[in-house]
Amino acid sequence: MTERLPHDLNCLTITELQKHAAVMMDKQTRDYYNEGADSGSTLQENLDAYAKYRIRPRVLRDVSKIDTSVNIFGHKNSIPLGVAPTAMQRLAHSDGELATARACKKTGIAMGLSSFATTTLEDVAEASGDNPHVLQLYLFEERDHSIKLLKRAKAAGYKAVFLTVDTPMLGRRNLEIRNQFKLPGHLTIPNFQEQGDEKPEAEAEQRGQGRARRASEAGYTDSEGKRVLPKGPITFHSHAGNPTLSWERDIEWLKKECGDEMQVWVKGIATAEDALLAVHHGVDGIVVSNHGGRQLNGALATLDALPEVAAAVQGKIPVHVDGGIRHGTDVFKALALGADFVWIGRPVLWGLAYKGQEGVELCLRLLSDEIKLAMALAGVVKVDEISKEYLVKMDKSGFIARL
Ligand SMILES: Cc1cc2nc3c(=O)[nH]c(=O)nc-3n(C[C@H](O)[C@H](O)[C@H](O)COP(=O)(O)O)c2cc1C
Ligand SMILES: O=C(O)C(=O)c1ccccc1
Repeated sequence: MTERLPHDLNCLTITELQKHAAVMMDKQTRDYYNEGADSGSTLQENLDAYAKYRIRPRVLRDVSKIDTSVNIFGHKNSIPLGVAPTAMQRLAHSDGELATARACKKTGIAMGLSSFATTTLEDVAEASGDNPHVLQLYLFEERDHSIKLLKRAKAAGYKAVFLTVDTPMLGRRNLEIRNQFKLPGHLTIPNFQEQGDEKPEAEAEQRGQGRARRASEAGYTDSEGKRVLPKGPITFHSHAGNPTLSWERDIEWLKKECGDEMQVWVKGIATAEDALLAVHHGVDGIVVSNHGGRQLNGALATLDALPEVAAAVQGKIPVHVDGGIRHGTDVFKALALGADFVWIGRPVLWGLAYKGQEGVELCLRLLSDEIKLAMALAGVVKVDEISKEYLVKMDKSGFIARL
């Protein structure tokens, strides 16, 4: 196992990686990546929830051969963890999503690509090769944009789409507002450009659509207070949210569009009720997520939502979780509470900012190593052996309960 230990003595934990990344980013980027909505209490609780659980380790079980791998979208994944879709990775490093895709391929770890990536989905598919990659979607009121995107994803060989459902509107992020955060001029969101169209915003400006763009970047309404719909060029900040989405109309529509070629998952489930609706509407899997605490502040931590979701779903479809995962033992706890797989968001951005592809590999290797070590020390040799038998829950007064 020691031969797999990453050798960067400055960065032996994700917390250290966060610290080193912080000085590599400008304030706008650092704040955009790191902050949560409003007071940030849900962001913090996503992290703190893990400390409420303790592991019950079993011993004398021959843990000399540990298999950390799992199957996802018909592919082998080296660990039960993937890279969650996060927007605009070229803010962290000039190689952006390409660096992430290469690091994922090298380590055999699935990658989610944000539809608001700063790299085309085709380039990421090419860099990923046969390593599993999924496309995150925001469904727009104007279906043309989404139809085009889905066509491209199919053609590029994406096996699944993750429809983000916790974003009917974008959450309020105060630092982002105060910093007047916007995408620097040299970067684009090419998944919404026609292929071969280099700089649609400049053209749109010439066509007289600049006003709508400026209005939508400043908020989500135009100067008359009307919502700016994605008629003109898609820009990074105006079109992430769609308040009209519904199970009946949109999930059914998306399933039809994706056909047999791409699975449809929903990302952003936080209750048993919605998990059951997801099963009812025939989605292929769900991700328990609160968008890394960036949407509804005051929503419960994802680890706290997970048990009711897993109990409702009863294994009918896969249940994944993200939010606040920073250690191998966090992965162990999430799996013990019923998740089949976990995703990490910010740690990968920190790796990217620290050292591009090498930094992402470092991040993924640290976590791989910690997962293997957690399994060995808890006495399990296969991922599907991890169950709630291995956990206790501790309340604030120190009372310990078996699960
Ligand atoms: C900077 C940033 C950008 C994000 N962009 C997207 C996005 O475009 N689409 C999406 O579905 N989720 C997005 N997310 C949410 C992540 O997919 C994921 O749910 C979250 O980061 C997990 O929490 P963690 O950062 O604590 O690991 C973003 C998160 C961050 C931090
Ligand atoms: O920042 C986010 O959390 C996010 O999902 C997003 C994605 C694209 C544009 C704006 C926000």
